[in-house]
Amino acid sequence: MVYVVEMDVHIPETWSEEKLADITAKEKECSQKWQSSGKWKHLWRVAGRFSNISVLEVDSPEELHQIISSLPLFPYMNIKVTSICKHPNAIRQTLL
Ligand SMILES: O=C(O)CC1=CCC(=O)O1
Repeated sequence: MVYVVEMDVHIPETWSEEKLADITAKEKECSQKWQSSGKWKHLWRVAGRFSNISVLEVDSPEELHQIISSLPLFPYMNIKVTSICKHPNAIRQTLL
């Protein structure tokens, strides 16, 4: 199952620079672990916003939730998930 996931991050205004630096370092470690596992295929910054668009290939919706909710910034995100599949007119056979 392949999903496009858009994550919009909303950091509380009360956070210090140190707290933000700490949580973003943990976020990097966590997402790079999942990227190394092969399940998180793409991670792209949305230009001009604290948002990303990602592509994940997982075995189930439960596994997708497990990965996304393991991110330290998960409580501070609005997340949109779109399930995708191959288009019959696509000239490339691989999704990723
Ligand atoms: O910076 C972001 O867009 C939030 C984020 C999600 C995964 C990651 O590495 O950073």
